[in-house]
Amino acid sequence: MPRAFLVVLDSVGCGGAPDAAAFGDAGANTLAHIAETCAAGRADEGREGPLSLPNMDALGLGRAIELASGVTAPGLGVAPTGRWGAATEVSPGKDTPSGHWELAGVPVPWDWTYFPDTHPAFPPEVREAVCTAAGTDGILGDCHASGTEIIERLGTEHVRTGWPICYTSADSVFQIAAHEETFGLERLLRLCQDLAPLLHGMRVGRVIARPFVGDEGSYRRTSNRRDFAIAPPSPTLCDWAQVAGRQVNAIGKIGDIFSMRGIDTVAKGTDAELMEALQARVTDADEGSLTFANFVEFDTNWGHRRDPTGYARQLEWFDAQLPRVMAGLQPGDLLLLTADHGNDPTYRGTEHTRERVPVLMHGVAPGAVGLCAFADVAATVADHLGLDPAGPGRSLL
Ligand SMILES: O=P(O)(O)O[C@H]1O[C@H](CO)[C@@H](O)[C@H]1O
Ligand SMILES: [Mn+2]
Ligand SMILES: [Mn+2]
Repeated sequence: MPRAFLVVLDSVGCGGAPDAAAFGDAGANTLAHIAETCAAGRADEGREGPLSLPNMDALGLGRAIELASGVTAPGLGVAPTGRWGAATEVSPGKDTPSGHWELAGVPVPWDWTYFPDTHPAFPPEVREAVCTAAGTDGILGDCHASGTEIIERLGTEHVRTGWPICYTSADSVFQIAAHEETFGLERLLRLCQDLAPLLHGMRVGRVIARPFVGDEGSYRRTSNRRDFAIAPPSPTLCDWAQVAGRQVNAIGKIGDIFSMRGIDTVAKGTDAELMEALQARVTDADEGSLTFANFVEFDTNWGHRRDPTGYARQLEWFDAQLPRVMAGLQPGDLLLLTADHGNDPTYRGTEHTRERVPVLMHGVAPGAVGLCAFADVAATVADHLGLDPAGPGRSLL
């Protein structure tokens, strides 16, 4: 029985979203703008020259960028040997759960609650709930912020007062940063878990624990981040596979994004560790199984930090790992690479950008599938695995 490996490169968008302007993101194009930065010689730290992604380009990456946005990305665009297209999102959010649920066949049927970019940003009942659950007299932050900037600014006050640092972004998120040692990692995770029902009831998509360590001037976040997300509104590809008796393996934050619904195994860690986990699943995943991976460092380490050079390095690292993954696949296995939204590191601000995403397939008949829908990814994987068709998508096979 064939297996499927669905791999999301978090935030690796390719521009061209028809509703980008409505999100304030007109012209954003994560991949094309990184390629242009590289070609101009402005991304030469730890790498050099034009963006080099021969393996993904052979699957159709350059063509997908051009199809999505009309932009020719320098250094990309060879004649593809894979099956390729570009997908458009319809959910009303450019966040990770929206993107992943829709890729898994469930567009988001509601409007998320976003907190205003004011100080304070949170309503009194949320502040009070945090204080009660944490046993503190107040909270720090209470604003929109970049996660690395806010721990640099408020980390020392947090260590002194013990008050949790609460912040949000243009996403529907309530994030709490706290020091792993002075506040305690377990206490932070429990706090986020306790607050999740209140926030989810307000249609806030995720409560996220953002633990950090270190001393003044050198605070740094750890990989112990945990996302407590609202459960998807209806069964997703993961559930379709699981109820059909198939093994579903999550790699990275997939388990968190789907509230563990329809998931049998979980592997977590840095992207380098996740690549090893993907390699291990390629070797040992059951016949007929689904392995669903998310590689988050494109987004958290480089997109939100507006660092096109780091983003280019991460893309080149990922691309160089692909031959090893492909070599382990069995005949009939599908490898599908895609993304959940954009995060153009050359764009203003520090937020995600509304973009189309590449859809690159290996292991099935080559060819162009054209512009498609996020939900078509779920339909395609389901078709490949021989599952009953569900969701609004159509198979691209
Ligand atoms: O700036 P940091 O803390 O990385 O936060 C980013 O990560 C959040 C969740 O992925 C996004 O909403 C964005 O705010
Ligand atoms: Mn994401
Ligand atoms: Mn993000």
